[in-house]
Amino acid sequence: MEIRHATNPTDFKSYTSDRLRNDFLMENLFVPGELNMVYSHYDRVITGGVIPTTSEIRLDAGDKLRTEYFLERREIGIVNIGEKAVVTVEGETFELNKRDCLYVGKGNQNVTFASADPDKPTKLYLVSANAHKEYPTQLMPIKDATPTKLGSDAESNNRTIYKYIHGDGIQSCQLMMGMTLLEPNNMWNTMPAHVHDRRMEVYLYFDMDEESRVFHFMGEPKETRHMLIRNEQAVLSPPWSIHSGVGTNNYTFIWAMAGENYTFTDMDFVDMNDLR
Ligand SMILES: O=C(O)C(=O)C[C@H](O)C(=O)CO
Ligand SMILES: [Zn+2]
Repeated sequence: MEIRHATNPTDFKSYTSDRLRNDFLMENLFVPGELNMVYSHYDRVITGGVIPTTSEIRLDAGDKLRTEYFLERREIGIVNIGEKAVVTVEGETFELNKRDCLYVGKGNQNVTFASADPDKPTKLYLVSANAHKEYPTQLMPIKDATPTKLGSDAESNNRTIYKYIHGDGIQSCQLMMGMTLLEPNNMWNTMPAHVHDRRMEVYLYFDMDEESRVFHFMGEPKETRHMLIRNEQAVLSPPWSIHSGVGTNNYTFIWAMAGENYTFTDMDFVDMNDLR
């Protein structure tokens, strides 16, 4: 498991494109037959991707957590971005179609990932945060996730936010997770931009073709930087940073948050006059 250290907004101003990418971008989460994870010191959130092929893959603590098993002191949200998946939790199986989410709480020792059909491997996106309490394992198909319409065609940001893990959805200790779908011909997300110093956030961009890119914006509102992101790459957003993007083509993204509060609506919107 790769470790990413946190930085502060003052040092961030001097970062080159390479430094930005090395510190915040997760380029290779999805590799066939592998489970890949990145441990961030922003709220100790772990971001991962798994593509089980011929054999199932076990959720493993490795040697970095120094716990007996991965979910000993953690919870995890799993969203399927590929073909049909089978996730087993303590012997109970859950089938996830594309865009379904499974929450697995603290205390579960045996979690495995498999593709329903090894010839059509699934892709599961994982985000995990520290947990102090056990919440029940829960599957939420996208049809049951709370939809919120936002934006407009005129602003090129007509989109729907689906919330899976949050105060009025699947219960968790601190992890919040959902997916935002842009309507066709809409390319902007999260503009006007916001920050929430109480929580870090991770974005995974997907449903993009090989040539498409998202210009992702981050940094303090008055010192923004950008990086180009490809399909199925994720980016860390520090609590002091905006997180917003515009695509060269249509795309979908998954957002996940952890930190001090559990209030999705706690966002400090940035006035356009303050964005630079
Ligand atoms: O489209 C959006 O806007 C989002 O999805 C915003 C995220 O949900 C977010 O940044 C929550 O803090
Ligand atoms: Zn946010």
